[in-house]
Amino acid sequence: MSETPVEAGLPMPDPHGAERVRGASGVLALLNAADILAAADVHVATRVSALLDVGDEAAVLALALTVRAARLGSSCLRLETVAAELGPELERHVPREQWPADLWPDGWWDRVVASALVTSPDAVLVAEAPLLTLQRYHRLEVSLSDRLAARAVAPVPELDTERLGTDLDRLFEAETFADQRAAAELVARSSTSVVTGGPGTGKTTTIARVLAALAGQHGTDREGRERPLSVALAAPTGKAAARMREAVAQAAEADVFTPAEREWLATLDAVTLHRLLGPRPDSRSSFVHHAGQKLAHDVVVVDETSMVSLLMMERLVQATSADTRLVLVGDADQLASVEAGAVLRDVAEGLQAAPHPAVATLRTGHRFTGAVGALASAVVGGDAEATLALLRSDDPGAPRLVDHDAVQDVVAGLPVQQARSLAAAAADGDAAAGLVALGSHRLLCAHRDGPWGLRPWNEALEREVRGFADPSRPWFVGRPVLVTRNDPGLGVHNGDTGLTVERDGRLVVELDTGRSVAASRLPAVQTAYASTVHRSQGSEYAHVTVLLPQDDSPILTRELLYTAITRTRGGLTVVADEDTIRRAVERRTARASGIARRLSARLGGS
Ligand SMILES: Nc1ncnc2c1ncn2[C@@H]1O[C@H](COP(=O)(O)OP(=O)(O)OP(=O)(O)O)[C@@H](O)[C@H]1O
Repeated sequence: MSETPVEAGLPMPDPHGAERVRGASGVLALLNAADILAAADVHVATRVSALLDVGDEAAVLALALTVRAARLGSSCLRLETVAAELGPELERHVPREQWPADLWPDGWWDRVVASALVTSPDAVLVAEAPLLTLQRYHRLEVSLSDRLAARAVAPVPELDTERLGTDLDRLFEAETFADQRAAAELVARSSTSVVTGGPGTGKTTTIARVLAALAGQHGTDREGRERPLSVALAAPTGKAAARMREAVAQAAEADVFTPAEREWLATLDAVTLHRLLGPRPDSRSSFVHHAGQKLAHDVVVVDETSMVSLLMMERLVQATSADTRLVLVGDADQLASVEAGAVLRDVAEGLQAAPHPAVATLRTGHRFTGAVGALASAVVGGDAEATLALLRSDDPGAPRLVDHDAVQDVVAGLPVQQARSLAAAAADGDAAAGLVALGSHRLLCAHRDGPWGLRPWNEALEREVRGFADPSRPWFVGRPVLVTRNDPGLGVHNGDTGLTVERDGRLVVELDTGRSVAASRLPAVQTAYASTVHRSQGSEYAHVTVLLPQDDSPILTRELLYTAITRTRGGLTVVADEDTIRRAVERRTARASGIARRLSARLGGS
């Protein structure tokens, strides 16, 4: 599954790029000026079109828009709805009278299909009416759907169903948890299953208990030798893996387990998906484990699957053998991976076409009592007025909605206190206290740039403790950082956070994973007083402050708001006006991918 030479030369677009392209002309320049096409979309489309000698501007535009769609998380583009979707956005920047007459040209689809973008041996687009898909995503989607479809109808690993029933009765005694018991049974009886549910609905509890039940089936191999169940627990980021490990250890303390089960559960570790698959120094997209060298576990459980990209999901399923149970756990209502593919939601939807769909949804929250849980339900249910009523509550400790005018007061409270605590802990060299302070609060923004993006707030808080903010000299004692790229060599992962301290005259980052790394060796980090909601996935904080932008933005969606508010373990402040909240609750993330359709078709659905 290698890339074509043209594809290999494609840069991966920066999801947040919003600059002008010098030298762009025609429709591309117009859409770039309106911030619909980012610089990277234009560059990729013009470069590839030049390489493939494509002269038709309509085809180049379709490619630029498909690259844009990928940047925004869709693996494909529906050409026929482009005019309706982008027209209103364009009109806000450029009056309709100034649009070229053939902006969305007649016969657009046919012109794209006839172009070398689709017909060349080096084609970068696949056209399957009505969708245009980048070749690299198309290959991944086909492979993933085929493999999942095969798994969905494959015989299930052997099971002593009588014993399973007895064990599950013991492990899920109370009637209140009947949905969890049903989910556990589905996991045990399927070779691929999906368990989704919001925060605190008992996903980890269910997984720990079903693993104990499966372990009970596994005492010895055919020759009578002792062979305990081999389980891999994995998550897309280091942070999420660490949380998974802790959550399973905590779930193992329940008194429903026998001492032997508890002891066995305590031995389970969780790793990143990258680590599970085995990174290779020469490649970011191929791994030690693949179709020819499968993982050797009896069960592979992936947590936070909503954050898994299409590429990683395909690589995982490829490396999972037919007699390994694969369990995908996550919250399908959350934001999907920044990279292409709303994989969890799509896989769950596609698997519904299987003869025995192994998709369980847990709906009862057991952790959030009261306001945050109710708020999360109102947002997921698309009920803007209920969301606003809950945010306007005067109850002490309830989530608070604060108008944009009062943002400075909000930032002067918890965020400034936290920045000072971090500085004080770092000055004392007390990494443990610093990491506690780091988990106490997080400022979450929808965007990276712009007045409501994370940059100005990170700089404001930096000034608060440092006296000035200097992007050219970003390191200082007390700087909280978020790692933005995996570096297996250093043992750091995308999503790890840490605090900068001084040790023997050198700046060192004490990470929440327990590692210490010299600041100079960590190139891919950002200051982490504030982070984007996307980056906060898989993490939780004692209090969360959410800053939503004043201007409307397509990024403000129900999934973004839901993900932001469910990052808190207790306190929540949302800075936004009521219209922003309404629009966010009503706007769903529109992500196009062919996985659900393709998987469903393979399974004989419509
Ligand atoms: N069957 C159960 N019996 C007793 N307590 C339970 C049960 N299910 C859930 N809980 C309690 O509810 C809380 C949330 O459960 P759990 O951590 O399993 O949820 P989760 O869906 O994995 O949450 P998150 O997505 O935030 O990780 C825990 O404190 C857990 O002990």
